[in-house]
Amino acid sequence: MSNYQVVQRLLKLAWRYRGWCAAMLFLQAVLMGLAVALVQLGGLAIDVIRFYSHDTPNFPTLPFGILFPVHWSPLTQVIAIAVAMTVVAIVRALLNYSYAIISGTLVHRKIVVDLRAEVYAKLQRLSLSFYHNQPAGTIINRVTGDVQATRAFIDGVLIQLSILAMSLVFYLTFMIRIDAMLTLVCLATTPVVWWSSIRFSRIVRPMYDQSRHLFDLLVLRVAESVDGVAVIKSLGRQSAETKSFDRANDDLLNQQQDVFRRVSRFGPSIQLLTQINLVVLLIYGGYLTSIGRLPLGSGLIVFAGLLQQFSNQVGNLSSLTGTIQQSLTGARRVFEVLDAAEEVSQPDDAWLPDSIRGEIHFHNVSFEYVAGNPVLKDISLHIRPGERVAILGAVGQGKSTLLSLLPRFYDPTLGVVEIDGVDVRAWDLKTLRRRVALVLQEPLLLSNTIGANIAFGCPGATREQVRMAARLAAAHDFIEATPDGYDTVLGEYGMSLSGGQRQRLALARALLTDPAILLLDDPVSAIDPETEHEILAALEEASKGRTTLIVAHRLSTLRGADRVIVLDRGEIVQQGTHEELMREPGPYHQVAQSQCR
Ligand SMILES: Nc1ncnc2c1ncn2[C@@H]1O[C@H](COP(=O)(O)OP(=O)(O)OP(=O)(O)O)[C@@H](O)[C@H]1O
Repeated sequence: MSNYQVVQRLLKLAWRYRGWCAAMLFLQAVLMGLAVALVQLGGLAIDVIRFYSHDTPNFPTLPFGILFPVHWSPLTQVIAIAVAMTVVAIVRALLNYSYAIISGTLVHRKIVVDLRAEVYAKLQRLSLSFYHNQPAGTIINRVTGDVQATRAFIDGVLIQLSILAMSLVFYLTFMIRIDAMLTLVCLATTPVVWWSSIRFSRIVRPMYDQSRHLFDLLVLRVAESVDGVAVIKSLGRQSAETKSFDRANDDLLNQQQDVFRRVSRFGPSIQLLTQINLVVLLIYGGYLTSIGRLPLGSGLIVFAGLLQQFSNQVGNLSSLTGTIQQSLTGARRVFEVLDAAEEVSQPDDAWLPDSIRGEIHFHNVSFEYVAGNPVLKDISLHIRPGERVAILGAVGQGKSTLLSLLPRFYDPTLGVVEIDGVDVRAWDLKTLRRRVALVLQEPLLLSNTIGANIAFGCPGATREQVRMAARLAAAHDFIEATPDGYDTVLGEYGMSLSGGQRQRLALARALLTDPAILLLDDPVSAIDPETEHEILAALEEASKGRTTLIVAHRLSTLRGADRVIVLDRGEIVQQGTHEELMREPGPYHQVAQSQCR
């Protein structure tokens, strides 16, 4: 996405908050007017004092044709101006406060919250392939840091640039009204400031991109080490992991220091250039005052005040260029998520069946994660309602992929998958996923109560329904033995449970949705034979009346299936009952033999 496109999208985003932005700009305009009024009142006070001390022959003109009452002494007149200055200063402070409140509300309670919610909602809709192609760290950073960087475009760039433009016009108008030539001379360095800002901006942009990338890597390291804490400890890799984290940390630090050094050099250089304007003013403006062409108070002093304000705004350009680049980098990453294709989406006129029989048809199905590299090849398979089918195959032969086509985690590259004679792509996605339950090898348990974990897919389920599902999954007894039963809170990721207990909770969670099709991806792979026996008994019960596909390697599971399918390099190479397959030579026979030894 080009910079131009990103800016266009950001402008569209900002348009949503136009009311807030307009209020902020209005307040800024008033604040600018008050700043000029303050400077002018100061100049006026000086000119009044000079008149009474006989430095100048003419009494200064008061604004709006106001005249001081004749009986006012010079001191009373100066005090009146001082009181007016105080009132203006108080109003300015109050408006500054209101500005801070409005800008804080817009930034923290509106833009960030809305955008974060939008990105998160989109992440929920994206298909699994998006997650597989992005490290977790990158995804987390997009919802957090990049959203913040994106909003900085609105309050830190758009609003600031508008304020800058407004103030340049505003202060310039007043300065030109005082003396056009003086204005031109004093602003001689401004084009240099603009030019260096644009050049600086081009230099730092790739540096900010690189920063975000290094930060992603750092978060990824943390996420991986948290996920793999048991493996790291068991292999004694703590110090190696710490070193690797330190390296990633140092890389980020070095890169950020480089950015910081450049930004730190640029800011003061710009300020130096703008200060030169003041030196020029002293020389040329002082000369004009000395020859009587420019009054001291309402001329030179007011001009100096205006120039100072103008220079401050121009000086802001240095920080503005950094913010622009940071926000463009962040926004590009946020828009990438918002624009990512939802490969699997809800069809129009979705098929919403009254009941599901659970009949499955794979018609010449092929699937590729990466184009040109098929993982499933021309699979044709018919599974009857209520049939229990085991899938056997070595590592990486496509077993999980075959299962994942049923709840439409992916759509086939070629061919059609049907449930009850209807292409799954035509099914109402929510119904399909509710009625096709998948239990993974490594079930995810959340840091919540056992009851809530089981009811994760059915938050409205009653306690009795939760218990029934747990009984069916042979989980009820061990749950009752925990300190608070169904109210026991599991540790983060449910770490306090054994592998077999986690599997049974996952099974109960799946059964609570009363699925017509139950998919079990190697549920007993990491479980000892004793627990396996318990889980198989639970599965026997749970799969009654449901079509069940179970990825399995152990003979004990394979034997209990109505049919076994053997997958090899994405193709079905054998199928039949255990007895039939034992009678023919082939991979099934070899696996069975190896387990009987
Ligand atoms: N998201 C992905 N992107 C690219 N390739 C993938 C992806 N997921 C799996 N694969 C590849 O597809 C092939 C089949 O993977 P799959 O997980 O379906 O095999 P499996 O038989 O279930 O293996 P296992 O027994 O290890 O679970 C493997 O070569 C794997 O590397």
